[in-house]
Amino acid sequence: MDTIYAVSSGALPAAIAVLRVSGPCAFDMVRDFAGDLPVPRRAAVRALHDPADGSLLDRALILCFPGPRSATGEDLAELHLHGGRAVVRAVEAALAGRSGLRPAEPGEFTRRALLHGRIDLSEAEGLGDLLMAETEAQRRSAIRSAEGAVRRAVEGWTDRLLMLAARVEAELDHSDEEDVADAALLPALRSGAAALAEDIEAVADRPPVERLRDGIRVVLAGPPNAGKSSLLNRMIGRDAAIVSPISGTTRDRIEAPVVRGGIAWLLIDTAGLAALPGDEIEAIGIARAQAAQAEADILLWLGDEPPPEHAHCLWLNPRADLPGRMAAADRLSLSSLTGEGLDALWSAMARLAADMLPPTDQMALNARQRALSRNAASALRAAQQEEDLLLIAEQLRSAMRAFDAITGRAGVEAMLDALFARFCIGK
Ligand SMILES: Nc1nc2c(c(=O)[nH]1)N(C=O)[C@@H](CNc1ccc(C(=O)N[C@@H](CCC(=O)O)C(=O)O)cc1)CN2
Ligand SMILES: Nc1nc2c(ncn2[C@@H]2O[C@H](COP(=O)(O)OP(=O)(O)OP(=O)(O)O)[C@@H](O)[C@H]2O)c(=O)[nH]1
Ligand SMILES: [Mg+2]
Repeated sequence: MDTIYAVSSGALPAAIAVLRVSGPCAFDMVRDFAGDLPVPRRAAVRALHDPADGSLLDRALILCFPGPRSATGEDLAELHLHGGRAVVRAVEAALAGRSGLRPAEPGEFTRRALLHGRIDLSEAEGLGDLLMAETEAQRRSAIRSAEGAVRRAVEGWTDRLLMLAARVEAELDHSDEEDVADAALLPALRSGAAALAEDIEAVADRPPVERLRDGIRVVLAGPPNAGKSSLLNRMIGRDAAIVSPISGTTRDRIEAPVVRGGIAWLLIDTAGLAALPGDEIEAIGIARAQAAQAEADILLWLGDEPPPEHAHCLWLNPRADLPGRMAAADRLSLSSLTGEGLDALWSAMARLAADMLPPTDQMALNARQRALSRNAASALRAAQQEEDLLLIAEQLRSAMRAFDAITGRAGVEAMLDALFARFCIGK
C-alpha cells in the first residue's frame, strides 16, 4: 500500500501547517528527515533536512502514531511545519521524490480509517458533515454521527435481527428430524419482526438531516413585479438578484444560502408567474418557478391573489411602505425598502422550520441511510406476511444486507468515491 501525504490544516500561508503522512513508509521518512524517530505519541521538535542534499528544510514539531492505534489505523506521522507556502512546498517536493510516497486524494486519510475498521461508513459520513458544518445545530448532529450514534443504532437493530434469524435457522436445521415443529415460532417471529420494523420506521420518519445540512428551501413566488427579488436581496443583505420596475426581470431561479437564527436556509427567487408568458425564455422561467414551488419546504407568496396549495405557505403583503397598501389579517406586511416586517417574517419562518428539522437531541439519518433503513423495514414487513420459513429467512437476510450497507460492511464501493470526493485533501 502507498504511503500518502497531504497538508491537513487550512489555507496557506498560516502560522502552522500540519502535514500528515500515513502508510508503511511514514516512519522511515521521519527517520531520514529528522535523524531519529521520536517517542510515539509525544510531540518532539526536530530540524528537518532534505535527505537528498542535506539542506535544512524547517524546524518542525513531529508526532508519530504507530498503527493500528492511529487515526488511519496505519503508521501515521505529523509534521507541524511553519506555515509558509515555500516551506510547505519544499517539504512536499522532498517527499515527492521518495519511492512509495504520493500525495493523498481528497478524503483518503479517512478512507483508510474506514478500510482499517477504525470507523464505519456512517461515522465517515458524520465526519464529512462535521467538516462542512456551519451552524451549531449542524455541528451537533454531525458530531453525533461521527461519534457512532448511527452505527450503534444499526448495531442494535442488527442484534435483534440476528436473534430472529437464529431462531429461523435453528428450526430449519431441525425440520428434517422427527421433531414437532415449534407452534409458537411463527407468531413470535412475526411480532419480533413487526416490533423491529416499527422502531426502524420511527427513526426513518424523523426529519432528514439534509434539511439541517443543505438548508430549509424557501421559495419566493408570485406574479411578475411583485417584489420577490427585492425581498430576497433584503433578506440576504446583498444584491444577488437583479431588481427593476420592468415585469419579467427574473428569468432564472436564483439560489442564495444564508444562515439566520442558527438555521441554514436556502432562499430561492423565481420568475414571476405571468398568466400569459411574453416569450419562450419567460415560459421556461415560469416552468422552473413551478418546479421550485413543488419542492419548497416553505413558500413565500407575494401575490394579491390567494396563494397556491402548499403545506407551509406564508402569504406576504409587500411594499408596506407605500401609501394605500392595506394591511390584511392573513398577510404579513413588509417592506423590502425599509426593512419593516422582516424580523416578523424570519420569526414566522423559524416557527415553521422547527418541525422540519431533526431534533437536536436525537440522531438523524441522511438520505442514503434513510433509504436503506426503509428497505430493511419493508423486508421485515414482508417477512411478517410469509408462512414459509425459507422465505422468512430470505427476507431477514435482505434486511441484514441493508444494515450492512448503512455501516459500509457490504455493497458500498460505488458510493465511497462520491463520499470522499467531497472531503478536503488532507482529511
Ligand atoms: N494534529 C491533529 N489533530 C487532530 C487530528 C489529527 O489527525 N491530527 N484528527 C484527525 O481526524 C482529529 C482527532 N482524531 C484522532 C483520532 C484518533 C487518534 C488516535 O491516535 N487514536 C488511538 C489512540 C487513542 C488514545 O490515545 O486513547 C486509538 O483510538 O487507538 C488520534 C486523533 C482532530 N484533531
Ligand atoms: N416601495 C417599494 N418598492 C418595492 C418594494 N419591493 C420591490 N419594489 C419595487 O418593485 C419593483 C419590482 O421589484 P422586483 O423585486 O424586481 O420584483 P420581482 O417580483 O422580482 O419581479 P420579476 O422578477 O419581474 O417577477 C422594483 O422597481 C422594486 O424597486 C418595496 O418593498 N417597496
Ligand atoms: Mg425578480
